[in-house]
Amino acid sequence: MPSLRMSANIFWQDCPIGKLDRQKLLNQKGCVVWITGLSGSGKSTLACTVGRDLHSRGKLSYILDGDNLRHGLNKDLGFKAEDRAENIRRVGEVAKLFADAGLICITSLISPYRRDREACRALFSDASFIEIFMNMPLELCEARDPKGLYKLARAGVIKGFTGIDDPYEPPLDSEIEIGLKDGICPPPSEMAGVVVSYLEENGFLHE
Ligand SMILES: Nc1ncnc2c1ncn2[C@@H]1O[C@H](COP(=O)(O)OS(=O)(=O)O)[C@@H](OP(=O)(O)O)[C@H]1O
Ligand SMILES: Nc1ncnc2c1ncn2[C@@H]1O[C@H](COP(=O)(O)OP(=O)(O)O)[C@@H](O)[C@H]1O
Repeated sequence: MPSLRMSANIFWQDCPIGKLDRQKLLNQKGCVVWITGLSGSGKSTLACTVGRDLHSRGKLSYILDGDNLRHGLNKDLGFKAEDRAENIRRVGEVAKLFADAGLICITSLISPYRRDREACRALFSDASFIEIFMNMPLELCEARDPKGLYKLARAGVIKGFTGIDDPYEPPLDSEIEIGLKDGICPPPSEMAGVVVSYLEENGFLHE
């Protein structure tokens, strides 16, 4: 396992074209839309719907999905607390690069621990870290169970499953919280509308 400490004798290399130049080219502001919530709460669905809406408005976004990244960049990580922390740390750093490239980077990870999410937020100096809490009840997520994982977790086949026998720490001050309305889950298009309106109102869809 390589050391995570910073190496000695390394220097920052500046380049003549910076984030502002790229944002001008794209006519948008680079940022991170960080979606957190239980498995089955609708993170990936929201990420894809926001991505499609932005695309149709001519805005460049890129989705970093926890499940997908665990097939490559993070395939050496499991679900112990320190592995989840390293997963979130890496995705935070990658998201920072995408935001620096001028893109609207949408992340979709359970990211269950507050401390790990706050460490990601701290990577961003301005308001360009936008946390979205998918506040869906465990009962709904478990009833959906599209991958059958809750069933396996309840049966004790999967240990340390978020919401069952591993904690989920809800955000205390997310920029956007999405929950049930009158006991019903709003359609993805409505949820995505809230996110895209936030981006519009906060100036991210123009440079
Ligand atoms: N033990 C355990 N706990 C939670 N989730 C589990 C577990 N084992 C496998 N899975 C599947 O992995 C997906 C979550 O990966 P993430 O990278 O988002 O997780 S984390 O942020 O590091 O907690 C998650 O995907 P989503 O359902 O899309 O959230 C699950 O399909
Ligand atoms: N707003 C919604 N209304 C109804 N069903 C939804 C909604 N969002 C997601 N779903 C469904 O719930 C399941 C889990 O959604 P998904 O986006 O995969 O969640 P997550 O990425 O958080 O695990 C999927 O079957 C999806 O079609």
